Amino acid sequence: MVLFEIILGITALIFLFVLYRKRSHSYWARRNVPFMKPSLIWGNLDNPLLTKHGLKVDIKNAYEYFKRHGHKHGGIFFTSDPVWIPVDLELIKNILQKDFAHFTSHGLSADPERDPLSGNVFNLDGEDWKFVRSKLSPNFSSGKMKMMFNTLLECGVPMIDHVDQQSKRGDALDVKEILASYTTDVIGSCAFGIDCNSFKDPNSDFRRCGRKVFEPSFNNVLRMIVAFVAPFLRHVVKFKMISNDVEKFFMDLVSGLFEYRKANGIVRNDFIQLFIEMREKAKETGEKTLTLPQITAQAFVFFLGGFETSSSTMTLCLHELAFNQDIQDKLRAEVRETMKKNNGELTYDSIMEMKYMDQVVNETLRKYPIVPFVMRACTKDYRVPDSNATISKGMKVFISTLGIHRDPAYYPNPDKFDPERFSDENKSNIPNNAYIPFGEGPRICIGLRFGLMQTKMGLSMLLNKFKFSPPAGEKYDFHFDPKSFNLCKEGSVFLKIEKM
Ligand code: HEM
Repeated sequence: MVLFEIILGITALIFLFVLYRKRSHSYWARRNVPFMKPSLIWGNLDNPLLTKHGLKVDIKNAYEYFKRHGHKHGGIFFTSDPVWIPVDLELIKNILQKDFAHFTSHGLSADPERDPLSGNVFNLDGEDWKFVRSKLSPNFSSGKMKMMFNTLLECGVPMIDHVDQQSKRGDALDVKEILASYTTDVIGSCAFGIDCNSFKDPNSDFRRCGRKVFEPSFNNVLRMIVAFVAPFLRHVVKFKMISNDVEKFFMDLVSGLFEYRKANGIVRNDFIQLFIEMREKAKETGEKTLTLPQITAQAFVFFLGGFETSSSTMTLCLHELAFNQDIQDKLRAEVRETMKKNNGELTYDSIMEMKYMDQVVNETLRKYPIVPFVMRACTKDYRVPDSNATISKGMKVFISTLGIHRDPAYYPNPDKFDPERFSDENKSNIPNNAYIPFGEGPRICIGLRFGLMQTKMGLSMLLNKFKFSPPAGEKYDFHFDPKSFNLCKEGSVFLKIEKM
């Protein structure tokens, strides 16, 4: 009898679950929006716990599906949650720029009271975001970038020494680890004014924290699922987006730096200095400014945004150059020519003026958009132009940068690495908004200039001295890391490096 009741209970629960899911999955049909047929459990996602390709490819697949069926946009489901996928470039332009007032949020809730580092500019919304962004923007002007340029150059020296020493052994080296150490040193110096020394101390607290935040560990995969697939769980299980030890490390670091510099009258060319000056100015004028935990959250997001994005760009670029020696030779010739004109030095202006370097970096970010989709949440009901569909407030919006950048309609033979797409003669063939590696509109990446400067600088220093090739017998092989939020190659990236 008891067994019968248990079976009946389970059957009733399954029945209710199926009814609930069917109802949830009818969301787009009820709104006359084209949609992809979802599966009962995961909706249109590959099982996030077993996936071989991850969220970025799920979203690219949805983009390609709607494009193939001639739709300008469409709806999918993250398990039971409806998500909107715009496809048409004009519509995307409207969402990111003209109609930004309807899409001001990234859709990632910040909870600064309980989870202080979550109160960073990437997560914030509405007036809080506007206020913080307006305080941060002046720190990324080209003047401020020039001010930090020498620090970047100094951080490149231990990298070159390290590669020089290690390459003598003749074994292939993991460029992914080398470049992550370089950008950790750069962001440690520029954002926090501290010498991380990642090449001498590969397990420094900074490098350890960097690995910990990005490694595809069980906790990080769970955090990604909570953020994208089931955000309601965050409040139910009181889940923190940043682990306690990483939070403590950054909170202690920034408050310690403020006190130490104040006590010792130390002034440096870095973001902490800019924050100190901002607070001092606010004290004089009485204007509203950022609190210390707010500043720590911003410095933390510079750390996150600053090191992984640029190191992955350089890693993927060197990987392509290893398999395309003609492009590598042409780029090296430009670097050497530029340095020759500047008495053997690299300067901010000369790096930013290198045309072929710009083409190669653009093509790297075209083929491998490190942030593979642009996220928005609808903040005010939105009537889709030229249609009778309305997107409701609260709806999550995912624009597939990877889908657009690999769309043969915009980039013929899209899997080919071809910097000529961005030459003066050819770049006008790329439609507006078909190239968005840094996002677009008022929420465009705030660190764009810094990221490009760091990437071009690292590549110039390495290519000037070394030749990169695939390890003996290795064929081109590329799999996206399914567990990583950003786009990167699964596993290490070993290349043969020879001094030239
Ligand atoms: C190659 C390097 C980089 C790439 C490809 C990249 C890409 C992006 C993308 C796609 C976004 C979202 C934009 C949108 O929603 O429209 C973004 C936002 C952001 N990035 Fe970057 N980024 C890079 C480097 C950096 C660096 C070096 C920093 C800081 C030092 C940084 C800090 C940020 C911040 C704070 C935001 C949030 C801006 C906001 O919401 O107002 N990024 N980035």
